[in-house]
Amino acid sequence: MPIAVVYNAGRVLDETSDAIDYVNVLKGKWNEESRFDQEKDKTQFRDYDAACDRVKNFYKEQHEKQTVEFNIKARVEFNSKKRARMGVWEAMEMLNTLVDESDPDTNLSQIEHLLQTAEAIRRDGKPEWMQVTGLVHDLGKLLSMFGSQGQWDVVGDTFVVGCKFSEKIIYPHTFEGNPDSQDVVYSTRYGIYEPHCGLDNVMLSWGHDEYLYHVLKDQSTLPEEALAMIRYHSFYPWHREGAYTHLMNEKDQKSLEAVQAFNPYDLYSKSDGSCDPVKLRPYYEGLIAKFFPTVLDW
Ligand SMILES: O[C@H]1[C@H](O)[C@@H](O)[C@H](O)[C@@H](O)[C@H]1O
Ligand SMILES: [Fe+2]
Ligand SMILES: [Fe+2]
Repeated sequence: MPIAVVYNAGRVLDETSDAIDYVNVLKGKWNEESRFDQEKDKTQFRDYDAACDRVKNFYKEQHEKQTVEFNIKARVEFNSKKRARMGVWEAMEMLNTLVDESDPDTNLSQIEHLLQTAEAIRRDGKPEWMQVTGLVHDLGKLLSMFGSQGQWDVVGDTFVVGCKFSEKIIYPHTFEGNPDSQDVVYSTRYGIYEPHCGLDNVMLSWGHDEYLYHVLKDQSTLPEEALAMIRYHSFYPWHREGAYTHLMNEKDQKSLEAVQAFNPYDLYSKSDGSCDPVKLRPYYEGLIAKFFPTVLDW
């Protein structure tokens, strides 16, 4: 008696060996596809014209709701409480259920994305502090489990609020629905800022970068460049498109170099082969111990 029956293109395969062959063909096809994925051309990343409605709807909502008023409230709320106490690996595991609605390039779990980023940095022989930065850079997405309003205040690219929304932000027309785009001050080139006041003095749309930066700046021994990589990694209109130079100071030039060095690992590792958390954990626990306390306030 056959132990497996597989239906294939109108033909019933009722022999065990046929069924096994068929499964192998399917597996081969899957491998072909993942190989193709690995060879994904760089131009195929961040293709927002071709993105699905989930991504487009996400950005419409985000661009309409990230106002100055909301951003001030989010920062007051952040300072008013502590959300959790746990170690870095535990935080990575906690984040693992999130599927990022803003991302057109990966459906993988967050732990995989963090490990892929760190592993790509490690493969290139970069220093330990940069590897561990890759490992933690998206942990700010935990915000979505600490009572955020949705994903629009957690993930996605960031931009400056309090001055004119840059044309270099993806889907720039969606800012028409943001009340700040009609405001007499917030809609001007400098808005509430002085020329070259420095990015430390501008308010970036609230989300995982800004949150994690504030969590880690006093709870790690990461160098300045690492903190810049964390704080600005989603600030694509700046680090990729060259917007907001009129708000930058000298220090930001150094940050820009750091963020641009980090970006390819974050973005292009999304099509790398998947990582095994169980195998990699001992190595990364070693790095975590070098840069973070055992338990952190989140
Ligand atoms: O969709 C992605 C994702 O949310 C990333 O974590 C963020 O850093 C990127 O800027 C964004 O484009
Ligand atoms: Fe991110
Ligand atoms: Fe990332």
